[in-house]
Amino acid sequence: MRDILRLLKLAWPYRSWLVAALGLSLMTLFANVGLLALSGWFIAAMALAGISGTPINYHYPAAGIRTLAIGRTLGRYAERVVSHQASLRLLAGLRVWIYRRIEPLAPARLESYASGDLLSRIRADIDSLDNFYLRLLAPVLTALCSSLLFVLFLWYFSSAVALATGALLLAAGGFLPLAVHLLGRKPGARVTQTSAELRTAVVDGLRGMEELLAYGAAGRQKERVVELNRRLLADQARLAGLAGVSAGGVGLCSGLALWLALVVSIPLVRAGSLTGPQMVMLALFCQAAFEAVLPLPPAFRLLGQTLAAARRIFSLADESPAVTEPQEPAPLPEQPLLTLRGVGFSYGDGAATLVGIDLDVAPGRKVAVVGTSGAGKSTLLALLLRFREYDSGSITLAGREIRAYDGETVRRLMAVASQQPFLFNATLRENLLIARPEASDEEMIAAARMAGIHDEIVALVQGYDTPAGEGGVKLSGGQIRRLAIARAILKDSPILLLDEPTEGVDAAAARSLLERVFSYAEGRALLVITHSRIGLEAMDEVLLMDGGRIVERGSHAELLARSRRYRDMWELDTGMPDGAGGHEGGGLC
Ligand SMILES: Nc1ncnc2c1ncn2[C@@H]1O[C@H](COP(=O)(O)OP(=O)(O)OP(=O)(O)O)[C@@H](O)[C@H]1O
Repeated sequence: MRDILRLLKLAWPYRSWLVAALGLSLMTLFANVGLLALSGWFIAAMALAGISGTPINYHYPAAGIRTLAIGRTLGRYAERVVSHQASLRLLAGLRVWIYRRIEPLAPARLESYASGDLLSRIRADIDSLDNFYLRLLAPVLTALCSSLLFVLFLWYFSSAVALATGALLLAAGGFLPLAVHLLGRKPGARVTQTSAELRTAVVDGLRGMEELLAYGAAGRQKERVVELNRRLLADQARLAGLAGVSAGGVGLCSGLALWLALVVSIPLVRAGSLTGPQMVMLALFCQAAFEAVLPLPPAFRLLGQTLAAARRIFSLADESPAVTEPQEPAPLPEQPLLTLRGVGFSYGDGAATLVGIDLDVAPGRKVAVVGTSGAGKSTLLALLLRFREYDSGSITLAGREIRAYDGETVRRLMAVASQQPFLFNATLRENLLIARPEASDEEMIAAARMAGIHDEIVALVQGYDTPAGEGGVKLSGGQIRRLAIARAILKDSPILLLDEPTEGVDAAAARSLLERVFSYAEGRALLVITHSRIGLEAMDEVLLMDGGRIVERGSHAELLARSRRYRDMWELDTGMPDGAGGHEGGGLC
C-alpha cells in the first residue's frame, strides 16, 4: 500500500492530464454503452411499431445513435491521445526524478549494482510503471465511477436488474481482479526479477565474452541465460493463463448479466411496468456495462509485476548518498589548499581502510603516494574528490572543512586521471572535451601533446574524430590512460590528481610523459599515485603507504637512505638494487 501511495504522490503533478484522460475515458464508455442500449431500444421499437402499425418518431433516436457513434469514436481517439500524453509525460518526469536521485549516489553507492541491473531499473522498471498509471489507475477510477452510474440508471427501471448487474459488476471488477492479483503476484514479481537477471546475464556475457571464450566458460554462461529465459517464459505463461481465465470470467459475468436482465425483465414486461424495447435496451445495457470492468483483471494481473518494479525503483531512489551535501555550501575558495589531518576511513565492513592520514596538497607542491596493492591509495583519492565521506580526522580546503563545500565545487578545483579511466562511446575529441567543452582545438591538441598521445591520434585515419568505441575498446590500455591524462590537463584545474599515470606506458615514454606533466603542473598542486619509481626523485614528498597508514614519508632520496622498506620495495620490484633497474620501475630519470 505504501508503494501505491508513493506512486500516486509521484503522479500528483500530472493530475490535470490524468483527470482529463479519466473524463474522456468515461465519456467514451458512456457513448459506447449508450450506443448499444439505444440501438437495441430503437431496433426493437421500430420492429414493434412495424408490427402494430403505430407511427414512431425515428429522427431523435437516429440522431442520438449517430451522436453516440461519433462521440464514441472521437472520445476513444482523444482518450488515447490524452492518456498516452499523461503517461508519457509522467514516465519522462519519473526518469528525471530517478536520475536526480541516482546522480548523488555515483560512484560509491552504485558500485553494488550491476550495470545491467541498473539499466533495468532506470528503463524497464520505469516503463512498467506505465501499467500502473495507464492500465490500472485510470481503468479503476473509470470502472468505479461508471459502475455506480450504471447501477443508478438501471435502478430507475428495475431495482432487481440493478442489483443483479451491480453484483456481477462487483464480481467481475472486484473479486476477479483480486483473485487474479493474488494468483499473479508471485509470478509477476518473479517476471520483474528474472527479466532484470536475464538482462544482467546477457550484458555480462557480452561484455565478458573474451574471458568466457578464453576460459571455455561461454557454454556455462549460455546455459545460465537459457535457464533464466526458461524461468521467465514459465512465469509469463502462468500470467498469460490467468489473463485468459480472467477475460473469460468477465465475459461470463457479462453474459450472465444479460441473461439475468432478461429473466427479471420479462415478468415486468408482462406486468406492463416495462415496455418491450425497454427490456431489450436494459439487457444490452447490462451486457455493455461490463466494458467498464473489462480492463481490470489484466491490470491486476500485472499489479504484482508493477509493484515489484516500483519497489526496485524506490529501493534505488531511497539509497542515501555516500556524501551528504551541505544545505548552504561555501563558495569556491581562492586558495586550492588541501590539508588532511588524522583522516580515517572504512568501507563499512569494520576494517579500517585508512588510518591517521596526514597530507598537504598545496599549489606548487608535488606529492607521490606509493605502497603495496590494497594499501588505500585510490581510496585516499576518492576522499579528496568527495566521492566518499571520511569517518574521522579532518580534511580542509582553504582552511575550511571540506564538508562545507558541495562536491561539485570541490571537484571544480581538481582534474583527475583515475586508475580505470572511462571513455565514452564517442569520438576522441568528444572524450577530451568532456573536461572543458569550450576548449579550442589548439588547447585540446596542446593537452594531447603533453600527455604524449597527439601523434598517435593524428596517425589515425579519422584523427581526433576517431570513435573510441564502447569503453574505449578501440584503444590500448596505455592509450586510454594517456587520453585520460590529456583530459585532466585540458581541464586546467589548480589541483591535478593522477592515479597510476604511467601504467601501460613503456619506461622511456613514461619518463618523458612525467617530465611534461611536471612542467605543466608548475604552480599547481600535483598528487600522483604510482607503483612506478619513475619521476619520484622530482617529488617534493613521497608517502609510503601500507595497510591504510602512511608508514614512511620524505623525499625519494631521504627514503632511499632511511627506509629499508622503501628500498626493499624498489629492489623487489626491479630485482635489482637502486640505480641498476632495467624496466619501467627501475632507474631514476
Ligand atoms: N568499494 C569498495 N568496497 C569495499 N572495499 C573496498 C572498495 N574499494 C576498495 N576496497 C578495499 O579497500 C582497500 C584499499 O583499496 P584501494 O583501491 O584504495 O587500494 P590501492 O592502494 O589503490 O590498491 P592498488 O594499488 O592495487 O590500486 C583494499 O583492501 C580494497 O579491497
